[in-house]
Amino acid sequence: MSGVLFDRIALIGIGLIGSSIARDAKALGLARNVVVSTRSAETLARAEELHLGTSYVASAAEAVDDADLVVVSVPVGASEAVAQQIASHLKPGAIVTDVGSTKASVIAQMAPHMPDGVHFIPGHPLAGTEKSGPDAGFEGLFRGRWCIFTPLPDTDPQALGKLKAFWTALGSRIDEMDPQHHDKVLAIVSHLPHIIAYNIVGTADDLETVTESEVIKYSASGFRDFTRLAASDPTMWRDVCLHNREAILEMLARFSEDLAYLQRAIRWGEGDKLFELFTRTRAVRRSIIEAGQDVDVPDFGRHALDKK
Ligand SMILES: NC(=O)C1=CN([C@@H]2O[C@H](COP(=O)(O)OP(=O)(O)OC[C@H]3O[C@@H](n4cnc5c(N)ncnc54)[C@H](O)[C@@H]3O)[C@@H](O)[C@H]2O)C=CC1
Ligand SMILES: O=C(O)C(=O)Cc1ccc(O)cc1
Repeated sequence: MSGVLFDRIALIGIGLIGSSIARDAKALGLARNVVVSTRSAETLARAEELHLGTSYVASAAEAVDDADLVVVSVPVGASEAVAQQIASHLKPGAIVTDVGSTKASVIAQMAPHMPDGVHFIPGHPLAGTEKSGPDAGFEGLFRGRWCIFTPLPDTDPQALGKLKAFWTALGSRIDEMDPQHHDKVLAIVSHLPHIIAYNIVGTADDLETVTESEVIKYSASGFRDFTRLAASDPTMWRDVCLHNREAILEMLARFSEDLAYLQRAIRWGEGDKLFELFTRTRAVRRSIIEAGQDVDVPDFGRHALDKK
């Protein structure tokens, strides 16, 4: 038990991320009341069946009434619609945060709607899986994982401290950066890997010479890892691509150049170039492990994922 940090938390969106926050908040006793709201009546009913909150309302506006902390966990493209719905119902002094995978666009969509006296602090937990919906969440998802905040220049330090205390209670490691930098870093470490996965699985699926059953039958673990990422939520990833367009295109351009270098080395039999690159990339993996960052999804979620 970490103790009560907020009297009333409103969770807008109760999919993988929202429901994981709900499960942790309940297990750790971080709030007296957890109000759940989401767009579809079916998902809201499921959240209630799972006892994720203390009350359930269809309207986001009603959910944020009297809330001390509002966590928006919807696909990034829905951020402005949610901000518009909740804006005039937020209580003065409330903290509004989000968990979106892109930050500059979420800020552009939400900040203009936030009333004076409300603390809007964008955030992004670097934790998740390829699953979505309220059943996919689990307790401990954020443990040992980074949560990056991209506060606006005039952010109240006390409100930021309170939000950090919340994520620290969920077990996260906290970092801060500006939104543009966040979007560039995430483009290479998260967005491109997903795009590459969607692409390679799409290519394999299109191959006429390899039947679908062979793709399934002979899929080696490398390909299987790609299929996990490529099974991620289509709405969420469509929105990420559309809302981090510039940074993704910049990283894709560099990626394509480097791929052309690799392609050329293979064509001309330049084994030394291949060997040099593969040696360098192997060192990257070692550094990640040495830094204690090898807790990729399966470390805490594998058994949970395997069950689903
Ligand atoms: N899935 C992942 O691994 C991670 C996702 N994120 C970010 O978290 C956010 C939520 O993602 P997930 O929980 O994975 O998605 P999800 O698909 O599991 O859940 C999304 C929730 O948002 C609701 N929703 C959609 N449009 C809405 C609207 N207009 N108004 C109210 N509710 C709406 C849905 O009903 C659902 O409850 C996204 O912005 C995503 O980029 C961040 C870290 C990891
Ligand atoms: O499933 C995976 O491997 C992920 O990378 C999960 C993930 C998806 C999106 C994010 O913004 C952060 C984490």
